[in-house]
Amino acid sequence: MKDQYDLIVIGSGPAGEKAAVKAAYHGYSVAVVEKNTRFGGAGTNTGTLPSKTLKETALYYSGFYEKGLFGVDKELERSANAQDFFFRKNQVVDSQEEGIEKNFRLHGIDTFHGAGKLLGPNKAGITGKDNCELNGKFILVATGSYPFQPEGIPFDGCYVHDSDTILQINRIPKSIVIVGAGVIGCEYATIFSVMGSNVKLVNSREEILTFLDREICHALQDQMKEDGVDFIFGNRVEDVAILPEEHEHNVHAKLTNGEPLQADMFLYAAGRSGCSAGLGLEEVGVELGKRGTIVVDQSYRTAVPSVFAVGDIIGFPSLASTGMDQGRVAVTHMFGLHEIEKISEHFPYGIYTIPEVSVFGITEDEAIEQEIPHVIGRAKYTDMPRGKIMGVDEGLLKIIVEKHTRTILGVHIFGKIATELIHYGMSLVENRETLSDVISRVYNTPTLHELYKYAAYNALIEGHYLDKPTGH
Ligand SMILES: Cc1cc2nc3c(=O)[nH]c(=O)nc-3n(C[C@H](O)[C@H](O)[C@H](O)COP(=O)(O)OP(=O)(O)OC[C@H]3O[C@@H](n4cnc5c(N)ncnc54)[C@H](O)[C@@H]3O)c2cc1C
Ligand SMILES: NC(=O)c1ccc[n+]([C@@H]2O[C@H](COP(=O)([O-])OP(=O)(O)OC[C@H]3O[C@@H](n4cnc5c(N)ncnc54)[C@H](O)[C@@H]3O)[C@@H](O)[C@H]2O)c1
Repeated sequence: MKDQYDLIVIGSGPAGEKAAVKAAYHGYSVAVVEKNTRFGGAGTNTGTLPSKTLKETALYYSGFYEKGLFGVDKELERSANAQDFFFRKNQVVDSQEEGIEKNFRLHGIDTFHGAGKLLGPNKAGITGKDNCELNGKFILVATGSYPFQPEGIPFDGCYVHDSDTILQINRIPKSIVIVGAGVIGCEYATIFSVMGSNVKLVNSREEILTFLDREICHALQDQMKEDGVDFIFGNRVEDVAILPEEHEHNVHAKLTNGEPLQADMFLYAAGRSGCSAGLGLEEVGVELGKRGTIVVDQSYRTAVPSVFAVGDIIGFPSLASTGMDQGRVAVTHMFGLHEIEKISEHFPYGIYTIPEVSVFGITEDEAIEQEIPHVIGRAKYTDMPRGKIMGVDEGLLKIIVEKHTRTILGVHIFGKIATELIHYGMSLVENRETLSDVISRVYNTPTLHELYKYAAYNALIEGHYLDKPTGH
């Protein structure tokens, strides 16, 4: 293999992979350096894909959505041990990893296994299986993030876990304490609860997912409570101790309010930190931010002109979805490709709890804070023919509408396949479409998509528009 490339990418997660492939597609020589034996990073191996597959597995084994469908609360005769629980996850992860390797091969990308380090603005060293030094016109750092482990917590990968080691458990816990009600904590709380574990979710704040529209947040919170998740708010967990096997609960701890807390297993989901240690970044002049992140400009260039950084390593929003596009945009800037030069400032959030939540655009509180005269439109899944057929007993689509122009400014969905349904709402907001635009279109029926039309009609009623001309 050669030692001179147009681009060296360090890290093969979603951000690094998409950047590497885009550069190679445009004819540039690319090397990818990956310290793990597998490609794909957290996106494929420990984060996005595994947790989403486990959600589907939990739904399958619990028969969660089939219950009540035929008028009887019929428990399906399916039960799962940990091996069953992880079977499909392993299949999906393996298949995706193979796909990434093939993508690299098809695009003529050279891959190197070992820990990458910057030796200069255009030089990287690799320590590990493929020990060598490479020169690159550009270097892209896409090394991702790792779970933050608060000090003093006895993480042992058996009883006390982070979001990486929870994927190696060999039993479904009877009871689990999850610390942190962010996206990871809430997603795993619903997965374990549906799998039959007794779940306690401890959060330092008084609510879950504080960036959500409050009505949607409360709808999710209420549903999680109804499905058995026990919330402990305004508390932290202290004095965590693992006890010998013969105890009924192997992990004992205390809350900040002094109350004892016991469970078979603990999962910490209290944020993530950037993988920047040992990369030689500061030595070559790359500026670092909070929690190990790298500081970049709008084109993802660091303080060193030949070094770019994308994905979780640059911090917020730390999503696979945004990371992939950051990678593509960085390559556009490196090589002056005149394609997408900026990713959209706004992006959807997809939260794969059971039920899902997905949001795009302004919340009701933001409309109030920004003094935007507005109207709210709501449609419930249970009122839709498709919702009735599916037997769902929860779900809400809420739109925030600018009062005078009737323009849709925000869409917030709580319910089944919300993460799919949001994309139509996203184009409504991005294209500044109005209630009339939504109402004047024919949609397939029966579909959940009709939620949009009924939310628009509801906004017309709420806004007392019906007796006035539409203005369009
Ligand atoms: C439980 C969980 C669920 C998630 N769910 C979602 C979701 O549903 N949707 C979504 O959009 N996002 C989700 N995310 C976030 C998403 O996984 C991350 O935003 C995404 O993986 C970040 O991509 P990345 O390429 O920046 O880094 P990563 O995916 O972390 O990949 C970085 C790669 O760099 C490698 N590396 C690190 N240091 C070096 C080095 N020195 N040399 C060589 N290689 C190195 C690592 O081994 C790794 O392979 C989830 C995250 C978690 C933890
Ligand atoms: N569906 C998705 O898009 C998805 C899913 C999972 C993860 N992710 C990404 O992964 C990242 C990390 O997620 P996360 O949930 O770990 O972090 P987070 O920062 O979103 O949430 C952490 C939560 O833990 C609480 N907390 C922190 N320390 C605590 C303590 N000691 N005791 C009690 N509560 C404590 C915080 O108040 C916060 O609510 C996020 O940035 C997210 O972008 C995305």
